[in-house]
Amino acid sequence: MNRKSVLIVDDEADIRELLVLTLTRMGVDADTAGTVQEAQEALKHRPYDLCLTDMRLPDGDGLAVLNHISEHYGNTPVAVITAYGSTDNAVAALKAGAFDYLAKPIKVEQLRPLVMSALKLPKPVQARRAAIGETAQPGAPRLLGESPAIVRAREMISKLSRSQAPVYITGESGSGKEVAARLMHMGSSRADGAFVAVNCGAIPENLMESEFFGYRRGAFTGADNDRIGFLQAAQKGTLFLDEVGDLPLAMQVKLLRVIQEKKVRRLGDTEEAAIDVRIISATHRNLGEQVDAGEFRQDLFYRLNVIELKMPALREIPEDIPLMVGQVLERFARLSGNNPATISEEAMLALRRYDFPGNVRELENILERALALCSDNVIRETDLYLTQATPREKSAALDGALGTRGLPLHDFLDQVEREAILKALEATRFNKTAAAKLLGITFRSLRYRLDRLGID
Ligand SMILES: Nc1ncnc2c1ncn2[C@@H]1O[C@H](COP(=O)(O)OP(=O)(O)OP(=O)(O)O)[C@@H](O)[C@H]1O
Repeated sequence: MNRKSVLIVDDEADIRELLVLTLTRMGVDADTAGTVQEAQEALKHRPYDLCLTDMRLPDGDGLAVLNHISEHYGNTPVAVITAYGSTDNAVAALKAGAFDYLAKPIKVEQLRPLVMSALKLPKPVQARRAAIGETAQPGAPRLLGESPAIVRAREMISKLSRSQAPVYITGESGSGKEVAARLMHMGSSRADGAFVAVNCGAIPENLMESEFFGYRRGAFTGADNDRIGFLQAAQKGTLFLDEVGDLPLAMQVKLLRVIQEKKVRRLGDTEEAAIDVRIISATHRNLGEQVDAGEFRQDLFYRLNVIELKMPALREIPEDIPLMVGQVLERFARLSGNNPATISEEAMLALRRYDFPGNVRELENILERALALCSDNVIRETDLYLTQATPREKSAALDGALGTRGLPLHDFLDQVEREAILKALEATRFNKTAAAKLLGITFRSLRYRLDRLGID
């Protein structure tokens, strides 16, 4: 196998020496440059698998090296070395497309995994294939659609696969945030590690710490065995924090510390363990507003939201609906061993006009139900049972809503709440987590309301 080569750009001789020594011990060729200019010269002479550059250089900065490389040698990942405590620089570099950053003083135990990940990066073509699901096993996630918004999302995913930057995915419930996160993981140098998906809203507050950090036997009553938490389970892989806005403030502080120090300590343990985890977070709420409202820490938001990826709502890309319908029906047919169902023109039109509050997840559910109800393997409009009111029905409902259906206000409100909850549960096939999202409330709040209204 060809030896890998790394270009080190730093004007301090002792740092260059430390880096060369470590890399040589790892069996990697290391060349050095002391300025932006020298780096540009070196790049002309041989291809590199990674460039490690200091942020501050005598004739420019690390971003200049980064920009030069992405312009002329787009496949070479660049990691920047930032001054102690300079988060701004690190974030700026990641936003500009750096693969990762190392904070000074450089610690060998952080340098080695960084270099190893960079050298393991799949070729860009492979990352792109992973992003469109081409290399995936049957049943692996795929992002369907050919609309400009989906094509852009796919391109971002393939680009972000080649970086360690934290990505923050926004989009409505069921719009493919988790699919995007999985694809980013699958196309990355972390693909051999685990993808750990955590729904932050579904973990009871008193279990948060033990779930995230793990515990040693005897740490608390009931801790019968040692257990690792989500962070360690995602070691060398990706941790997907879904509904990150639901993390309680106390937990946000602890998570920020873990992210900064790249270390975790289990409950009841005296020692810390180094972690190497990429964090991708998502929410269907507006985290910026939560920051303004004091519900989410600005500093954590800043660390998570280095790069934002927006997943479009299905109603914004109606042109993709026919293609998605076709592919979903084909998938169902493959699973059941039947011929793919067809869909009538009226039914397709109705779908294109529908609002899809639950997005692609809802589309899948509607089609699955329609398949069970239709005859002759043809889905007609009446098989779809679209719950959404037409504009006329909507205004009639509004007229009705002006009164309280002859009930005391309190009972009337309970009734409206019950109806909304039942509808959301139906739309999500009784998946409480998804129903809570659809309703724009937390899982905890839904559980409380179900109890209060006596819905089983
Ligand atoms: N563009 C898409 N192409 C194919 N399938 C999609 C697409 N978007 C979403 N899906 C499907 O919709 C379902 C929900 O997707 P996913 O879990 O990624 O959504 P989400 O945005 O994470 O939802 P939530 O906010 O509720 O967690 C999955 O079955 C997924 O396969």
